[in-house]
Amino acid sequence: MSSEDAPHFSSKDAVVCRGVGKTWAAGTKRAHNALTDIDLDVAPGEFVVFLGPSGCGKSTLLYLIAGLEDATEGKLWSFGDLVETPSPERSLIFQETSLFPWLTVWENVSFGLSIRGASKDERRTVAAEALQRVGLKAAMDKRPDELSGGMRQRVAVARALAMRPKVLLMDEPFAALDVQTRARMQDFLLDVWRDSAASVLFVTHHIDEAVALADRVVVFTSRPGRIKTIVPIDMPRPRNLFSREAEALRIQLTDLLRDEVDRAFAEQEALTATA
Ligand SMILES: Nc1ncnc2c1ncn2[C@@H]1O[C@H](COP(=O)(O)OP(=O)(O)OP(=O)(O)O)[C@@H](O)[C@H]1O
Repeated sequence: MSSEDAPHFSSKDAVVCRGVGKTWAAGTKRAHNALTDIDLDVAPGEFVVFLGPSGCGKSTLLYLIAGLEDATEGKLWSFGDLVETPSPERSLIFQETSLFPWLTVWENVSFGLSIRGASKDERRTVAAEALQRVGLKAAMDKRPDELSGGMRQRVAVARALAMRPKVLLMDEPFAALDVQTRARMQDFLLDVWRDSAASVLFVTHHIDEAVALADRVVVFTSRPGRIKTIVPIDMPRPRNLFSREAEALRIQLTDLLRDEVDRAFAEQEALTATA
């Protein structure tokens, strides 16, 4: 990975986006601009939540930061290095866990290490440590279909942690879970995050989830997604989500989103009508 002279930010920043945008299928008749003009700096160890209407490009931005897709505008850096390809330093966790059903839990967790050529003993040790951190060491030798949905997502987090990432990218990781399990997973993620010192970039549709988790909430406009505003949340942790402060934040974020969601709906209706 190459470094590029980028004088306007610190090389210690976990993620830096300057003028970043993405046009899918650029140069074709199907081209559409999903994301534009994104300037964002994420500090090491910071927890940043992306909130915005459906289709505003939140996942797209995560893929660009992961290095899985190329930006069509602007540039991105992570710890001073230009982001051009995926890196084990930036792990992505999706909504639907993609564990290999024929491998045990520990083999799933250490799969990335086997690609790097680590020995079986080394892989088992690293997997045990990562599973310990997500409270699933006892399930090491089970298969994924023996676990609940919440446990499978914890395995996915352990798999990401096993690569010792500096940046954890999470794309609606708890969306498929019931409300109770989601709340427990949020607490669990905050514990893991505190221990790991990684920066977390977390996409959600849920305002409650943003208030529970974020140091800062990045609110996006509807398509093409731009940063509408960034709301800092300096409530101490553990957070009282029934406090006046939390309620005021929920109202603020709901108001910010409402116009954008209305705009996104109107655009989708117009697109459907002309299709
Ligand atoms: N691989 C792709 N090829 C072409 N278009 C894509 C691709 N991935 C996403 N898009 C389009 O880019 C736009 C933004 O999608 P994206 O999934 O990033 O939005 P989002 O904000 O994460 O949406 P949601 O909240 O509904 O998950 C959408 O119009 C989507 O159809």
